[in-house]
Amino acid sequence: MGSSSKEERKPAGAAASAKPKKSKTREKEADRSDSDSDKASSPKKSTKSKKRKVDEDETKERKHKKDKKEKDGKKDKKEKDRKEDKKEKKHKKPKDGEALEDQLPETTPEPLAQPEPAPVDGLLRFPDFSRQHHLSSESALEAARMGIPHWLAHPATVDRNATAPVTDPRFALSPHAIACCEKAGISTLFAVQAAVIPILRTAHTLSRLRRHVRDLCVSAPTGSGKTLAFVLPIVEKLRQRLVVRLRALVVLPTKDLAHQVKECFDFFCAGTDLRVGLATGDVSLAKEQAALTGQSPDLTGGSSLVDILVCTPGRLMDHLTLTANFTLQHLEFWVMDEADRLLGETYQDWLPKVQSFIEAPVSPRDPTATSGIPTPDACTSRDPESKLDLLARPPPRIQKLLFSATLTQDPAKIARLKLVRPLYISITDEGKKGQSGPSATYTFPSTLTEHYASCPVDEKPLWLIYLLWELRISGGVCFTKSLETAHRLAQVVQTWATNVPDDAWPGAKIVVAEYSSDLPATERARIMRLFKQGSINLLICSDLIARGMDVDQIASVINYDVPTHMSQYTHRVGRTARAGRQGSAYTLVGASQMFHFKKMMTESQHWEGCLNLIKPRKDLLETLRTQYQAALETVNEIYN
Ligand SMILES: Nc1ncnc2c1ncn2[C@@H]1O[C@H](COP(=O)(O)OP(=O)(O)OP(=O)(O)O)[C@@H](O)[C@H]1O
Repeated sequence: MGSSSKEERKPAGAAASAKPKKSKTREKEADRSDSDSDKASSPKKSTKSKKRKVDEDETKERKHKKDKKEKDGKKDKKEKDRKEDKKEKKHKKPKDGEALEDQLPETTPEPLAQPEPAPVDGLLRFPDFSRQHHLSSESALEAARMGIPHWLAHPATVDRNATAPVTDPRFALSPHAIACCEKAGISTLFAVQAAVIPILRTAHTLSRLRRHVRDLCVSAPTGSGKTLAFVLPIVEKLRQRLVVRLRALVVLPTKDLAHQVKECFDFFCAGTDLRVGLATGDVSLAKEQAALTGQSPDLTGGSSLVDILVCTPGRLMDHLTLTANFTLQHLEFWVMDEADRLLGETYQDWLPKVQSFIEAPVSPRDPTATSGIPTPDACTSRDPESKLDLLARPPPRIQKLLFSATLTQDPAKIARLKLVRPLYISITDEGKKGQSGPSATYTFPSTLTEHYASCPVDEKPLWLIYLLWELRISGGVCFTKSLETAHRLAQVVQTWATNVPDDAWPGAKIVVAEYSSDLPATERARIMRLFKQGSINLLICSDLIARGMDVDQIASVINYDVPTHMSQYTHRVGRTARAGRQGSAYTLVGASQMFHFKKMMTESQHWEGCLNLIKPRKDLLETLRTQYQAALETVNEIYN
């Protein structure tokens, strides 16, 4: 047995130069040892083992003969094999641009066997890998496992300090655009603008066909200037147009945001022939139709009265299905601002429908519509039938531009957009570790200071009053979880503020207004005007203006109710500290909400060193308690 086992080891050792032989021999060895132990119990097995023994002896003989020869060459061959192995591994190293999934097994083979992450409350959570500049192997693996495309998990990161003067030749801005910037007090373009504008400008100047243009997804902190990053290049491109056609579609989730972006377009289009339309449902459909297409049955070829349309998804659907001559066949830009919110919007299944109108530009219109069906425009439309003139240049490709401070990484949602060679740009703050450094999953304005107070849930109105009094908050927005809470809280705080004598106020007297979607648009506009003038200095509202609203006067944000998601927190606190201005955010956390709040913050790497705890002055709290209870009684009397 002893000698045979020595001999048995020999072939295995000698097999370095002949891999298949090695494995066969090993199989035989395994078989033999099995058969040895089973010999007595099975005659068939013993015959087999005899056969194997003969085979084995032959093999040994052959091996023995070759042994000497191989011995000499063995060293060299082993060396050669080692080199080849090395070479092979080198070739298998992941390359830039290679699909993330292809790269992973090579670098981190073991975790592939790990089970899928368990759904949280029935939903899969999609972590934001984009802010993790150097993806750990675990994160990369998780991204791949969730089907997040390589481009989405590996954004082009730009530091938020990478600004440049508006006259920088990379932007190729016209004297008109530069003059508009000067008029708006803009001499330097912010990082997101400095990153996006050259990409869009180059796409237009390199080729008129724009075949090579890439779709863009842009993630940048709140108040970092994303609006101008698309307004400037779109205006610059379209101002050279000859005939009016609908060429830019800008979709926003709310009416107020649409108004705000329309104002920005109006400002930069002033002095050009460009016409900007608005479709939000603030006026009747007939009025909007008259403004967009004129409703004339004579108009053909999808003629339009506007070059740029700023709209909400709901009203866009109305026009696509009901407005004569309204077509997307000439579209060159499709912007989705607050894209993560829009992608979650299911109103009338708007996203696939717009996509279908773009793909089949001669509208797959409501079959009941009898007139005004837009005919294809032979010169500029994307309609495949309209190849009347062989020399006519092919139509331009639509460029899709997505912007948000909290861009989704849900692969299913992104896939619905059918992006072409997408590029993901993420604006980050390399220098601000602990708050928004490389490992942070959400980025906040560097000029924002954040605080929280731990208080009993039923004493939150009192603590709000305390904050207003002690911190002399003026120019603030207070967010609640519902319209009802906003309404009632506004009543209590206003009653308290009215009862305090004017000369007792330590700072400016608080004048409160409720700002809610229940109010008519005109009333909301009036309140906002008064807030901007300073006649109102505290707006109490639900999440109506939590996203996108740009109001210089907001110096403080108060989260009366704790946000349920980190993105909600990000957008709410982002109403202040905009465009480099200082701002403060305060969150009132009920004792029972503390666990959730801390967990949410910690998971986003936004807890340690990011938020300051407010410790109240007990004497002042007690003084204000009496005033608060008096105000509460007054309000209760009114309601009961
Ligand atoms: N280059 C610039 N220089 C000075 N101010 C600027 C510049 N660009 C934009 N701003 C101003 O910064 C403010 C914020 O811009 P904007 O509303 O586009 O931010 P945003 O990134 O879209 O924020 P949010 O994510 O909250 O929507 C605006 O008041 C705008 O006028």
